Parts: sequence; structure tokens; C-alpha cells
Amino acid sequence: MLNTGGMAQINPSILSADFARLADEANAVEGADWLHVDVMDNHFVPNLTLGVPVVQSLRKATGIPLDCHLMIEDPDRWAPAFVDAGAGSVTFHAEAAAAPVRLAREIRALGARASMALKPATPVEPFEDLLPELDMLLVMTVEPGFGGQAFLDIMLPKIRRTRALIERHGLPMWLQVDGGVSAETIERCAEAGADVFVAGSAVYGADDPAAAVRGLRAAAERAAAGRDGAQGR
Ligand SMILES: O=C(CO)[C@@H](O)[C@H](O)COP(=O)(O)O
Repeated sequence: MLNTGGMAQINPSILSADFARLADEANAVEGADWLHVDVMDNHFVPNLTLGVPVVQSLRKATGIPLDCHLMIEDPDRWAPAFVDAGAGSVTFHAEAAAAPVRLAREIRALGARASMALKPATPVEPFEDLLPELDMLLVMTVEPGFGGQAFLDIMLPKIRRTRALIERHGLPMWLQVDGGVSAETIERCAEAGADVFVAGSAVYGADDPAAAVRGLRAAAERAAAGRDGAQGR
């Protein structure tokens, strides 16, 4: 069952947007649930993007809430600054955080949703006890660092196992997928149990980004309804 009130959430990734027109690009995805902001430091991942000042400016430029994905070392130090800058959700990586429970509690105490991401090779099971501290878990479906990569089908069992853990513990948390999510792959992700979908090139590479958001959401909701029907929900 979707933990998002029956709605699949579509979060366009501005990594695929035109950075010289960021305010216009943010507002070109009307109807999007969140704007996904990829923060990269060229240490945790081999790419360099943007930081706190850009998030502050984006916050003023759009009414769409900001979902900041920190692909950086030392998120324990930096995550609070992204909440202060206006992020409504902050995702840190399990592989980078020194004290993930303390960090999730700090993000929540500052008023944002706390989320943790797993790289493709990082299993979810060692983090089972930590899940109640989180509002969302992000299962990466590509190696983090770049947009436009091919979706890793071998992540589908991990999405299923994560959904099963969430349901076993009765947690209200969301399950996000990020990387290679498109009209071609989103149904598989939704069937596996994801309910929040990050899409960069599939949205910003489309002629009409807002229509692409609507199309992705409809496909995800159809697939989730089929899955719930098959499980008798
Ligand atoms: O975090 C990342 C890449 O590391 C993503 O958010 C990408 O920006 C998604 O782009 P597409 O794969 O959808 O083009």
C-alpha cells in the first residue's frame, strides 16, 4: 500500500535542468510533489553541483517544497544548514553519516523530514532498527553522481525487501527511488513498492515537463493499484 495517501509522488531532479534558468525550470514542473535537489561535493561522488546558497535562492523562487539529496561527505555537519536554507526534506547517505540516528533526530528537530539513502551495493537490512527514525528511505537505482544513467533492474529485490520491512514494522515512512526512473521503468519500481519517484532526464528532457510529471504519476499509480489488488488490499 502507498504510504503517501494513495498518491505516487513525483520529484523532478533539477540536475537535468538548465542551471542558468533555475527559477523558470523549477516552476516548469507544476504539479510536482517536491523538487529534488542533488548536492554533490566531488568527494562522496565524482561530480560537483551546488550548495546552500542555491537552495536558499530556490526556496524563494518556487512554492514547490525542496527535497535535498546530499551526496557529500560529512553530512552530519552540513545537513542542518540545508534545513535552515529551506529544505523540507533532507537525505543523507548511510555510507557517509558518522551518527545517522543523531543526524535524523537533528533534521526532524529543525522541522524537516529526515531521509537516508543507500547506494546500490549497500543493503537495507543492517539499518532495520534505524528505520523508525526516518521519514523516508531512498534506494538508489543507479550509482550516485550523474543523471541520465540506465536504471539498475537488480535493485528491484532491494526495493521489495525494503517495502516488506516498512510494512512489517507498520512505519508511515516513504520509499523513494532515484536513478533511471522513466515511463519505461517507473511501473516496475511502483510494483516493487516504491511510492516516491525522482526523475531527472525523463522530466526535463521532455518537451512538456509538467505533462511528463502527470504521465509518470499516472503510470506509478496504475502499477501500485495492480500490486495492491494482487495482494488483496
Ligand atoms: O541523484 C541522482 C544522480 O546521482 C539523480 O537524482 C539523477 O539526477 C537522476 O537523473 P535521471 O537518472 O532521472 O536522469
